[in-house]
Amino acid sequence: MTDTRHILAIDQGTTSSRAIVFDGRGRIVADAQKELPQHFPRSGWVEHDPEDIWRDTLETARGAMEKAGLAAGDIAGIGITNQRETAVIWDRETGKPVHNAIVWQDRRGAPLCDKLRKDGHEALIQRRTGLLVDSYFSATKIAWILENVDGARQRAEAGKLAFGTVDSFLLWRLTGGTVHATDATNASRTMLYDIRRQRWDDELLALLDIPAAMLPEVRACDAEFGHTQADLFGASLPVTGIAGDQQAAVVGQACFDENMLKSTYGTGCFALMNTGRTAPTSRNRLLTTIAYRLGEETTYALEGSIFVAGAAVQWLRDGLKLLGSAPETETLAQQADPESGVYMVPAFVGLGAPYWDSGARGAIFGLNRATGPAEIAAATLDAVCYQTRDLLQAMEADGGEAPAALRVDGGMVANDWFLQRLADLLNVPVERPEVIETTALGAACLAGLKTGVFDGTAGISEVWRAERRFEPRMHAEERERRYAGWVDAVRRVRSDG
Ligand SMILES: Nc1ncnc2c1ncn2[C@@H]1O[C@H](COP(=O)(O)OP(=O)(O)O)[C@@H](O)[C@H]1O
Ligand SMILES: O=P(O)(O)OC[C@H](O)CO
Repeated sequence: MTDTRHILAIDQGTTSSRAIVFDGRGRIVADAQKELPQHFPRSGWVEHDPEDIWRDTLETARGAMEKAGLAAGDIAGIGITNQRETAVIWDRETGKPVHNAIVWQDRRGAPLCDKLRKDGHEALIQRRTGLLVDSYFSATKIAWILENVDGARQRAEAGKLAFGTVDSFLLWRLTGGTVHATDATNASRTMLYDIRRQRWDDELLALLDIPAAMLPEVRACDAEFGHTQADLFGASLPVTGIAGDQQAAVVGQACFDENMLKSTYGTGCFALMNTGRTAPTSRNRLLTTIAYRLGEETTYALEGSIFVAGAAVQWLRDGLKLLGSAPETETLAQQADPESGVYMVPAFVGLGAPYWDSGARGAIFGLNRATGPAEIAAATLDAVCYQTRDLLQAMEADGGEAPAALRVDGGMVANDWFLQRLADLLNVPVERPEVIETTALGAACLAGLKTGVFDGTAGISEVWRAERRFEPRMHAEERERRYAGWVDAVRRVRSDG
């Protein structure tokens, strides 16, 4: 630590906006959080109001500083991390969004994706962007707004509208409409960015009919992004770090060496394996993505994205009403008959990596008269473990080494039963860090590099500590027998044979 000042991390997530003040040793000094309203205007559509996002971000950032008892002068810089892919389009003159933000889970771009696939563009898109053609990414969300909001296309072509992922929209607002920029990790989730040549791809922009004039400038994660308006926090503060939330977690988990792996268990599960300076094209339906760009140097990752992890626990609580709270799954799972033979496949919105089967739907198999909430809770936690194994197997098939350990974070990792089971079913040690807020920590670390609060990636590795390590202790025969049951259950829910 070369600076005694603090870093303010803004973590704008899918279900909540959070702000955390960190000290120079990566310790949490104070935080503030606010639940974000979700809008579901139609089946398969998910929207956020960008004004909610802005208001909550400001409120939580001020709240965290106040709780920490700090003034703007004590803050060396701001780091922003965000739900990725979610698309916002706003008017450059008024700063007003022309439509609600279209959220990453929103499927309205699916027909355009079908067309892109049918017209044979899948290979080109994967080669350039590292992504598979899916409405998960920003491109078809932008195309939908341009097509469906009156006058939007014309105004975009005239350079009057700006597109950004949530980081970019927040940066615009924080800097009083003077900076339209994003970082390389967020750009790599749009399906419009050439991740190897590191530039917006003209051919893909033409294919989707998106004017280049609306795109933000792409900078490194540790770049100087601009200064906040003085009246927002009492003095102008520099924004010196930006990364998408899953990539920020890679940084916060200090996964800086090739083959190091982190997996985040929140609403969904996102596993990223560092692949160093190379951007391998997956042959096993994983995504290739930018892990982080520091200065001129870009590090890549293979990513497996599972859309439902903690959301399945929420469904047990809110949908089935089997639980009063998510942590109850732990006691229930401990009480479950270990040989119940129950499998749950939480394909509520289809299956993500490595299946990418949007037509699959969820199922529970192996029920008998003795099956109760305990067995169903255990099967739900097991499903998240098996899905992680699917991802790890795909990563190994893509040439990755078997991981020495899996670093985990996110709301679900408070559950010890789940983490022991994860270690057992993967046959990989699972490490839970001292600071579970690794996403915000990652953003703070990035912001702290330029401001001198952290000494390079080595300084970040130094502050990373495991709070607990879960060692695998399940017999190979049992592990394989259980996994074979999962493979069979997935086969039965697939819509594509
Ligand atoms: N003790 C627990 N056991 C199992 N799941 C949990 C537990 N605590 C929280 N969860 C799940 O974790 C998720 C919240 O994690 P969080 O990282 O805050 O999610 P996000 O950032 O995606 O909003 C919820 O879906 C909840 O069901
Ligand atoms: O906001 P989270 O934590 O649910 O993360 C969402 C991901 O960035 C979507 O790709």
